[in-house]
Amino acid sequence: MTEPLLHAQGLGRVYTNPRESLFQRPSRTVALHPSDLVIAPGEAVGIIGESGSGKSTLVRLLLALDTPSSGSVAFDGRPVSATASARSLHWFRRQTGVVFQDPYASLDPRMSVGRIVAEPLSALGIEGDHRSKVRAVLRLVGLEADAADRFPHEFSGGQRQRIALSRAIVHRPRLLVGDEPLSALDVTVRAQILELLGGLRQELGLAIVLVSHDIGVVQHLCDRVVVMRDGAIVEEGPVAKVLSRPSHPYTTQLLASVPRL
Ligand SMILES: Nc1ncnc2c1ncn2[C@@H]1O[C@H](COP(=O)(O)OP(=O)(O)OP(=O)(O)O)[C@@H](O)[C@H]1O
Repeated sequence: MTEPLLHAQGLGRVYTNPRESLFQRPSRTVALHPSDLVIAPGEAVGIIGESGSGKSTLVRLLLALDTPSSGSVAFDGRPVSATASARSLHWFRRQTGVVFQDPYASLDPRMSVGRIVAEPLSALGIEGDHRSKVRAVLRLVGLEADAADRFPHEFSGGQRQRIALSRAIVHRPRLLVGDEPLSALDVTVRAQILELLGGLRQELGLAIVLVSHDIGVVQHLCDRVVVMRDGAIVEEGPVAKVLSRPSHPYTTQLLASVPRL
């Protein structure tokens, strides 16, 4: 078997909620029970499950954007510590990119697109000609190179998500993580961005972890699917198998209730 690109072992997260009165013990929410996950180089893995099942918690932990209550994450065999300083995580940030759901909230309206997309290059101390890297990545996601001189409000939702994607891949990461990156877009634009993700995957050899409530999206893009419920992974396997012959009753129920592209 190929060496994993990303390997999570026993990864868990418990939140302590504020106490409601002085005499009550603070309650705890188990957002993620200790879970294992392996992502191979170049593999695309979808994460599905109903709202509150722990999908975002899992991806935040995988990206060291949150500190686990238990377990560990390794990238290319090297431990990733969410409590390490920002600088000592640069090596990991260079290998990863992330796109979130809302293309309106995620782009600073005061910054030109060129500055937004170049941000990871300067923040991560990546050398070379940043302007030409930005222009190249804008072309790669299907935007005109002169988009760099314009501002986010001049673009539609779909174009903004292309901008967010270009920022996520400008430093040529090996893993792209998307937390519902298509769900704020209308159906036609969603299909275009989905095509784009598939193309980027081919062209850059990217591994992708994609959280989506849309089974059609996962079916289209992913090799493997992970099904979550109540903070636990209840089933995982090849997309074709899990979606056509699920082995867990929850997956069957989920497949019957969620929308498809
Ligand atoms: N900061 C927090 N403090 C307390 N509880 C939290 C916090 N973040 C998440 N949770 C809880 O952890 C559980 C999992 O949440 P999470 O956001 O990971 O689910 P999700 O599957 O991504 O949901 P959605 O599809 O709605 O985004 C939920 O019960 C949620 O209320």
